[in-house]
Amino acid sequence: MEGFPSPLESAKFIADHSKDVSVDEEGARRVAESLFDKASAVEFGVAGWKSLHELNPRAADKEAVDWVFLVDTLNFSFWSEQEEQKYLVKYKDKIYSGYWSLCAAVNRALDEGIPITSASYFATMTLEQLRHVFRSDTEVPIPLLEERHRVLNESGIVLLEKFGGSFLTCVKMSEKSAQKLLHLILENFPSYRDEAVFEKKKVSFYKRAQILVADTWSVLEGKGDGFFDDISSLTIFADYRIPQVLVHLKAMKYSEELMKKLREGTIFQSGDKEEVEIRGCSIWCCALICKHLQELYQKKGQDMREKINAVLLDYYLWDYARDHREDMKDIPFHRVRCIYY
Ligand SMILES: Nc1nc2c(c(CN[C@H]3C=C[C@H](O)[C@@H]3O)cn2[C@@H]2O[C@H](COP(=O)(O)O)[C@@H](O)[C@H]2O)c(=O)[nH]1
Repeated sequence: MEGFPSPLESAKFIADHSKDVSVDEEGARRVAESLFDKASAVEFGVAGWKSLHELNPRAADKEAVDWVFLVDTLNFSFWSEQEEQKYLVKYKDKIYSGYWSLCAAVNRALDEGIPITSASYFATMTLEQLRHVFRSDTEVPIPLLEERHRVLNESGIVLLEKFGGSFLTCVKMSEKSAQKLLHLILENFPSYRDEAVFEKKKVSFYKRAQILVADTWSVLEGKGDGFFDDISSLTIFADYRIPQVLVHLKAMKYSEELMKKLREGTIFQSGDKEEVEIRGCSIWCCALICKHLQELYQKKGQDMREKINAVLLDYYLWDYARDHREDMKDIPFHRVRCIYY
């Protein structure tokens, strides 16, 4: 199998050659300083994945891992063309949007007795059955339903043929290495190969593959099969929210030309130069924030290597973006319709 470029090396290469996006080293340092007191809080740690998010599984078992695999296989493209016309899902008297609408629809299906997280079900699930599971509580359907159907059938068949029907088997084969699990995912599940060509070089982001490893670590609470001795080797997950919050926090900057295109709502294609620069610089910017955070703790004589990593920084920034939607409304997010993020 041809090699898989490292997302961190790709990010450094992109940041070094980027024209319309720049990482602000001073800004990154300031963000690290602003996070310093928060980083040692309990909810910043892996336990926050469950305690802060009611839709995430409470258990740490095979079914919970299968929930994570299903959700991360479909964890892409929730943005809507018009902000006021959105796909929404009502679950237990609460309305959910974006990524959470996906989780709400999955939990609604499970409550209805549909075994949506079981590979033997979603390997042969029909488009009509999927349309029912992801039915909207507004006039706006879930984006990319056909693509979701294709990647679900494809992933279900692989799970059945190669991993006895459960992603937990794949996790066990990784022998507690996040990088090994990442490569098992990339080798076996084509829809996770989130790559591009930039300045004639193959680069990678692997957003869904890396968040699948991270969410597996989180749902298993970093213990047992969920313990990875190299979890800190993962990067943040280059979606369309992290770049927005990094620009809002002044750790990253867009050129006037790019800002104009984003404000006009330009829809970019997967692999466009602007998209690659936004995603690559986001990963590199967060690597710098992590580095600065570690240095701040070292100065205080605290070893936080097990406590601060790109995964926890990512979760924090993503939740921050969710909670500060109004403050960030002047920073447009980049629009690409794809199955990668
Ligand atoms: N970088 C990063 N991107 C993430 C996530 C999540 C949710 N996961 C965690 C959240 C809570 C639990 O801790 C889960 O682990 C979704 N996304 C992406 O965001 C986009 C959807 O955004 P909006 O339209 O606003 O809902 C879409 O590209 C989706 O793929 C994350 O954590 N990090």
